[in-house]
Amino acid sequence: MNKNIESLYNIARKPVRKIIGLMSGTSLDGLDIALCEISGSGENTSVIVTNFETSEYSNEIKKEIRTVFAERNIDFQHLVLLNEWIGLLHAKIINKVLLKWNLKPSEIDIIASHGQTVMHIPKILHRIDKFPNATLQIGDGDHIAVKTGIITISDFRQKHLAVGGEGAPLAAYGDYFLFGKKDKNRIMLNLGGIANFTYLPSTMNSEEVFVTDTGTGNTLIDAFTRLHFPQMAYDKDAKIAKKGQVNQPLLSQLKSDSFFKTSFPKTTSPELFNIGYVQKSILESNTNAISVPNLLATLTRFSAETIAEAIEHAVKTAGLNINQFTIYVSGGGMHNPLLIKYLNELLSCEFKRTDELGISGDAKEAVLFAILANETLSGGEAKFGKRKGIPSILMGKISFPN
Ligand SMILES: Nc1ncnc2c1ncn2[C@@H]1O[C@H](COP(=O)(O)OP(=O)(O)OP(=O)(O)O)[C@@H](O)[C@H]1O
Ligand SMILES: CC(=O)N[C@H]1[C@@H]2OC[C@@H](O2)[C@@H](O)[C@@H]1O[C@H](C)C(=O)O
Repeated sequence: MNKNIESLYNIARKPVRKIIGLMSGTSLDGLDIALCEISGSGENTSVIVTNFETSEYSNEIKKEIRTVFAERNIDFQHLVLLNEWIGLLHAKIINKVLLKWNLKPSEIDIIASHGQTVMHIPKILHRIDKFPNATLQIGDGDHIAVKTGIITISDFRQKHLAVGGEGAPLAAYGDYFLFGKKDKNRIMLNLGGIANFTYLPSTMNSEEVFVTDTGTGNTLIDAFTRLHFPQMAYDKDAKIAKKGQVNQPLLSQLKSDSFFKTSFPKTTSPELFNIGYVQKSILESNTNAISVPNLLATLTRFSAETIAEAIEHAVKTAGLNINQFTIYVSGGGMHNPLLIKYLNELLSCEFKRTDELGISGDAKEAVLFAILANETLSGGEAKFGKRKGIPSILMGKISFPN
C-alpha cells in the first residue's frame, strides 16, 4: 500500500486526531489557525481547541489579494501567481506557528485549509443561464502539504457546488455537530465580512437544520472606513459610527435589493455588497451630502436589520418565537459594539458568544474546517436529507506531502 494511504487510514482510525483548521475570510485581516483535538464524528464529534492564533496579513499581502478579490477585470497572470504564492505563504505561516507552539509537524495529523476566496458568484449573482453556481478559493493545498510535511485537505467548497449547492455557507455541518442540543433552540450567528447563521432547532432533527447568508456583516463598514481613512483597516470599536445617526432614506434604499427577498438558503459576497452598491444607493436616495459617521452608522444598521429580519423570518416560518432562542455570536463583528447594540434592540432574545459553548468566536470558522476534514476522514454518517443548502456529502481534496 502507498505509505500516504496507510497514514491516512491510520489517522482516520485514531481515537483523537490533531487537525489544524485554517480560515482566511473575506475581511482579508489574516489567517486564522486553530489546532483542534477531535474525537468522534457527526453528532458525536467533540473538539478541544488547544491553540489558536490569527496571523495578521501585512499590507503587502492585503494589497496583492485585493488586486483580484471580487474583481471582474484582473491581470490573469497575477491570479495564477497568487494561487501558488498564497499556498506557500500559508505553509510558511503554519511552520512558524508550529515552532512558536513548540510542536513538530509530525505531531499534527492533518491540515484543513479553506484557502482564500477570490470570487463567489452563485447564479443569483452572475445571472448567466448556462453557467452553474461558482466560487474560487486559491492557495493550493499541494504547496501546504509539501512545505509542511503534513497531509492537507483543501478546496472544500467545490463538492458542495458539484451536488447543486452554492458552495457556501458550510458552517451548518460543524455548527450542528458541535452546538446542536436537544431541547435548546439555537441560532449560531457569524458576523464576518458577510453575515450568516445556522438554525439549530431543539428537535435536533438534522433535516430542519439550515444555514444561510443574510447579507453584509462587516464588509461595507470596513470598505468605507478604509475609503475615508486609508490607514485604518476597520472602525475599531465603532468609534466613528457611534458618532453618527442612521439615515432612513439611505437605509431603505440599501435594503431594497432583490437578494433580501430571495428564499433561504442563499449566499452572497462582496461581488454584490461593495462600494459601488452603496454609492448607487446614495444616488438613488438623494443622500449625497451624508457625513462619514452617519454613513457608517447607516451601514451598521443595514447589517443589523437585514440579519435580524432574516433570523425573525426563519423562526416565524418554523412557527416559533425569537424569545425561545439563544443567539450565539462569532466572527469579528462580535467585537463591534454598535452592531451588537442594534442586534440586541432588534431581536428580543438572549445573546451569547460561542465562547460560552467552549469555542472562541474568533476561532469558530477555522474550527469548522477542521471538523469538515475530520468528517471526510472518519465520518460520513450524518444525514441532512436531500436539501440544496446542506447536502449529505463529504468535502475536500487530499494533498500528500510526497
Ligand atoms: N474591535 C472591533 N471593533 C469593530 N469591528 C471589529 C473589531 N474587531 C473586529 N472587527 C470586525 O471584524 C472584521 C474581521 O472579522 P472576521 O475575521 O470574522 O472576518 P472574516 O473571517 O474575514 O469574514 P468572513 O466570515 O466573511 O470570511 C474586521 O474587519 C472588523 O470589521
Ligand atoms: C465563499 C466564501 O468564502 N464564503 C464565506 C464568506 O464568509 C462568511 C460567508 O461569506 C460564508 O458564506 C462563507 O464562509 C463560511 C465559513 C461558511 O461557508 O460557512
